[in-house]
This record gives sequence, structure tokens and C-alpha cells, in this order.
Amino acid sequence: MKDLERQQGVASEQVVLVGVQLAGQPHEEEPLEELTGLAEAAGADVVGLLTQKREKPDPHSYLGRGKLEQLTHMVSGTEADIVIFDNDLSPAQTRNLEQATGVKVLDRTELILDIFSTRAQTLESRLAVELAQLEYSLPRLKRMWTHLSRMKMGVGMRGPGEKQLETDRRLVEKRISDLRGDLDKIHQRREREVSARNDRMTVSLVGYTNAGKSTLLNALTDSTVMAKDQLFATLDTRTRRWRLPGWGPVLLSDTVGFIKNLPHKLIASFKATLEEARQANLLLHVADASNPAVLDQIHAVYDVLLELGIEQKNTILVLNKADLVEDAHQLHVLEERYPGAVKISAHTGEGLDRLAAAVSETLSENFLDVEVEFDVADGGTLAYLSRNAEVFSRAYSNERTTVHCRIPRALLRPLEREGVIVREHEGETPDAEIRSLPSQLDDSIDDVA
Ligand SMILES: Nc1nc2c(ncn2[C@@H]2O[C@H](COP(=O)(O)OP(=O)(O)OP(=O)(O)O)[C@@H](O)[C@H]2O)c(=O)[nH]1
Ligand SMILES: [Mg+2]
Repeated sequence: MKDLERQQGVASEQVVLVGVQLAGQPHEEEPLEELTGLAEAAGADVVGLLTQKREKPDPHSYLGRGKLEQLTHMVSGTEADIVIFDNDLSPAQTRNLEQATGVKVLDRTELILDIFSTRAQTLESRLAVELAQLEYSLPRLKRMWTHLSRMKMGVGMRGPGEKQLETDRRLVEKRISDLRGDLDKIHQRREREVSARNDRMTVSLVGYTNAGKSTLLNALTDSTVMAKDQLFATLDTRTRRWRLPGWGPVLLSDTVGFIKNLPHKLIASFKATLEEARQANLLLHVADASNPAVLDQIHAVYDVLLELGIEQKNTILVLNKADLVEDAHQLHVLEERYPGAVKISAHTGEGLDRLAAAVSETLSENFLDVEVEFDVADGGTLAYLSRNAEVFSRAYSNERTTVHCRIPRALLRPLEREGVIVREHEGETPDAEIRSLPSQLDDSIDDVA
């Protein structure tokens, strides 16, 4: 497996970035800006940029012949070690480009995988990255062997036999299936853990990488999760307690950032990490309103939510970095297009009170504060409530149990049965201090993840 790893790793390498704008793609002012950010996040030193507009990719080398020559000159002129394409390359295109330029060629997906592999800290994210890397490499094994044979035996010598390749392929396939099994187990456990906390409202921060999710989590919950001006600073979910004015404590989770054209395999491998977002009662979609590409980024996030099957969830769009916005017109366009959006600055604290009010209001619209009365012998109703509701108090009298709780509107229906009385709770919802909490949610649990 070492040989596969050798393919990755661009830290402290000199790189040339290449972007091809195909017909029908939206025009970008600075087409290689994001790729530059990604390369820098991976620790590379960008020494050259090259762009081309084409109707469609050249099947042989993605670039046209003239551009390819230009690239080859640029590589030798800058003494670059690696070329990184913004576009996804086929194994054959990569091979041909490597032959022409004489250096390693990576595409955007490989670069993202490289960043993820250096950032992954927990067992779960390490396994997820390894799985995504291997799945990506499998169809490219041949190319890797071409590399190796060139290194070990010199150009033009015979490469390893098909037999060796077959053995390798089988090893990789076996490892992939082991990793899938391990991740499945983690996912199932995570699913159980997260749903065990269902009695507490959960809000999840999602959004484009570098939008300010971690900064917002810190600002709202007074914590110190790492926030950095770097793409993919966060890979693992962190959950913190947020005392939401007018509502009480909720759990707020930070998640891995999204990016346009996020490799599908990577999303799939990160399913367990994104479980928080899948089960959240509300999503806060954080966008960087100061970024000229913010509209594209918002759409890219919708695409990923769609892929995760959670695009239907209650979502509040949060227009962050209001303090940095120079283009008032852009902000105006955003506010017109998304009337429900809340403008904030996680940095200065501007708008955080409005955000809290919007969250509290959305939660109130979707949850009912009720008293449920039923027979003490009715263990089923009690179990249902402790699974699905946020329970504030429980009282017994005359063989009847009365539970005061907050429950999603949609989950009230199964309670409409004989012997169970549901009435709206009158008066104040108790605040955090007098609320009875299930034992696994006592105050010592700050970092639930
Ligand atoms: N000026 C300004 N900077 C902000 C604001 N919010 C976040 N930032 C900065 O933006 C950068 C990225 O912030 P993070 O909170 O790490 O972003 P993230 O969404 O968690 O990013 P990933 O974890 O990489 O996906 C950091 O340098 C923050 O200091 C804001 O409201 N105003
Ligand atoms: Mg972050």
C-alpha cells in the first residue's frame, strides 16, 4: 500500500496549476483562485498558473496540443515538481500528461484527498479518507505501476507483469471491503449515539469550506474549536452546548466543509461524520457573503445536501462575514434572493442576536410544547416520549403519568390513541436550570462528539 501513498503528498512541492473552462460552465473572474487555496492548504508552493477555454476536453491530454506545449515549457521553466488540474482527469489523460511534462500530474480530486489525508485525526476520518483514496486509485493502478517501473528500472524498460497488477488489484479490493465494513460499524454506532440524544434539540452548521462555521460555533458557544483561514480546517464533527435565548440549551455541531464538485466517494465515506447533520432538527447553512463566488458556493452546498438526502430539512441561510463585504450590490442580491437569510459577522458578533431569534422561532414553529397524560402502566408511551421528545418534567398522580415535553409536530400523531391525552402546555417553558435532563446529557458533557 506504500506505493499508493507515494502518489499523494504535495506538501512543500512546487506546483503548476491548470484550469480548463469548458463551454457551458459559468464564467469565473479568477478561475484558479480556489485551486490555489486548495494547493496552499495542502502545503504546496504555487509557481505557475495556466488556463484555457475549450469547447470540450481533448480526450488524449485534456488540453489542446499548443497548450500542452506551453505547459511543458512552464514546468521546465519553473522547475515544478507537480502539475495539478482543476478538472477531473481520466487515468489515460493523466498518464499522457505525465509523459509529456515529465512530472507527476494530479487532478483536483486527488488534491482534495491529499489535504484530507494530512488533516484526518480521528480513526473515523482516517478510515474514511483511506477508503476514498483507494476507491479513487483502483482504476488507476496501472498508471501507478508505470511510475514505479520508471523509477526502479528506468524509462522504456518493461513494467511489472499483468500478474503483479492483478495481485495488487485484489489486495486493494480486499482493503476497500474491510474499510467499508469498519466504517459501516462506526456509522451504525454513530447513528445510535446521535439518536440517543434526540431528547435534545440539535442544530448543525453546514456550508462551504472556509465560510466561518467553526468561528460561528466558537462565537455562539464560547468555545475554542480550531478556526483558520484555510480550506478544510475542520474534518471532524464537534458538538457544543448552545444556550439559545428564549429556548434553552440546544446542541450545536460543526461539520466538515463542502466544496463544489466534491468527490462523491468522499461524501459517501464521510457519511458517519455527517450523521449529526442528517439527524439535526435544523441546519444553519453558513455562507461567506464577502466571497465573489458566494452564489455558486451556496448552490454547491445545496448539491451536497441533496446527495446526502437532507435537502428537505429546515434550514436557515446565514450570510456571514458581513463585516468584510465590500460589494454592497452583492449583499443586496443575496438578501433579495434569500429573504429568510440572516446577515451576521461571526467575527464582530453583529447579527448573532437576530440569528438566535430566528433559530428559536424556527424551532418553535416546528415543535410543540405539550403535556401528555397517560396511564402509569403505559410504558410504550413513556418510551416513545423519551425517544422522540425533549422531556422537561414527569409527574405521577392517580395512576396517571403527566410528561411535560417538547416534541416535533410531526411526531405527535402516533400519540393520538386511546387513554393518551395531549394538551398544549400553558405558561412558561421551564428554563435550563429546572429542566430534568437524561443522565447522558449532564452538564459535564461539553464536547458530545
Ligand atoms: N472578517 C471575518 N472573518 C471571518 C468571519 N467568520 C470567519 N472568519 C474567518 O474566516 C476564516 C475561516 O473560518 P472558519 O471558521 O475556520 O471556517 P470554516 O467554515 O469552519 O472552514 P472549514 O473548517 O475549513 O470548512 C478564518 O480565518 C476566520 O477568522 C467573519 O464574520 N468576519
Ligand atoms: Mg471549520
